[in-house]
Amino acid sequence: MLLETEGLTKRFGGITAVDGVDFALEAGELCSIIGPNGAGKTTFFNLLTGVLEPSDGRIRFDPPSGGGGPDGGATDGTGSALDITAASPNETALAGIHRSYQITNLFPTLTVLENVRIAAQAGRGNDSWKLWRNVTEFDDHYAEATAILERIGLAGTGETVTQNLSHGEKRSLEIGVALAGDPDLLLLDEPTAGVSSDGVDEVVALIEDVAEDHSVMLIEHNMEVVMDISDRIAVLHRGALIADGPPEDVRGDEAVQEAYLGGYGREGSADERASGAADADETGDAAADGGRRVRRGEKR
Ligand SMILES: Nc1ncnc2c1ncn2[C@@H]1O[C@H](COP(=O)(O)OP(=O)(O)OP(=O)(O)O)[C@@H](O)[C@H]1O
Repeated sequence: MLLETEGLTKRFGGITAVDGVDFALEAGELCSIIGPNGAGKTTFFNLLTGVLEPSDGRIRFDPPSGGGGPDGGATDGTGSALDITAASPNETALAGIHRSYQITNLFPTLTVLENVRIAAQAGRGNDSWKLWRNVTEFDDHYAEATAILERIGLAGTGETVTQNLSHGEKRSLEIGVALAGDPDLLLLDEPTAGVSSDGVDEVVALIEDVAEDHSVMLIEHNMEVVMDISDRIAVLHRGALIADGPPEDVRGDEAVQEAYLGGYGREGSADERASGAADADETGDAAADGGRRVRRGEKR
C-alpha cells in the first residue's frame, strides 16, 4: 500500500470537514476524489500534504523509492512505511507527495522554464537551501526542467513569461511544477477547473500520461473526465467516505447518486444528454461541469 489513512478526521470548530476516513491507495493507481462542494476534498488533500494537522487519525506513506524521512534523509529501504500524520508540507514533499493547487500557484512574472527549474531545485532531496544560490549553476535542474516542459507539451514556451500563458497552459505548468523532483504520488486539485473545452482534452491527456509512471489522486468535478480516466473513485459527503470503488460501481451506487450524481450515468438520463447530473441545484458541481465529452480511449 502506497498511502493509507485510518480514522482521519479534521474539525474546524463545530464543523467536521473530514470525518473518520479510512482510505488506501495502491502504488500506480489513479484515484479520483469526488463529492459536493464542502464535502471535505481539499481538506483531505491538505491533511495528506501536511498543510493541516489532523484532529484525529493517522496517515502512513510507503514510497517505493524509500522517500525521505522527516529530516530529509532516505528511509532504510526496508519498505517500512513512514508515519506522516504530523509531517509538515516540506516533509511530505521530501517523502514524495507533491501537489498541484486549485488556485494557480505559479510565479507569474518568471518564465515558464524558471518556474519548473525552481521547483526542481526546491523539490525532493535535501538541497532546498540551494534555491537561494545562483540558479544558473545547476545544470541538472535545468535539464530536468527542460525534460518536464517537453513532457507537458510546453517545450516551445520555456522563455514565455508565465502570466502570458493561457489558462489551460498554466494548469499544465502546475502539473509540471508538481512533477519536478520526481514524486511518487501526485495530488491534483481540480486541474481542469476554468479550462476551455479544447484545453480540457489536453490537460486530461497530460494527467493520463503522468499516471503512467506516477500514482495520482485527483479532485475533479467533471464527471465525464472522472469516469473516463479513473481506476477508482472515492466519494466524500459531509466529510465521510460514502463509496470507494471502480467507476462503474460508484456510478451505480444509490448513496452516491443521492448525494452527488443526481442521475448522472443512469440509462436514459445524463449520459445521453451529455450534460452531467440531472439537477444542478441539488447535486452541486457535477452538473455544472458535465457537459463535455472526452474521448473514450483505452484505459491506461
Ligand atoms: N480553514 C478552515 N477553517 C474553517 N472551516 C474550513 C476551513 N477549510 C475548510 N473548511 C470547511 O470544511 C468543509 C470542507 O471544505 P473543503 O474545502 O475541504 O471542501 P471541498 O469538498 O474541497 O469543497 P469544494 O468542492 O467547494 O472545493 C467546508 O464546510 C468548509 O467551509
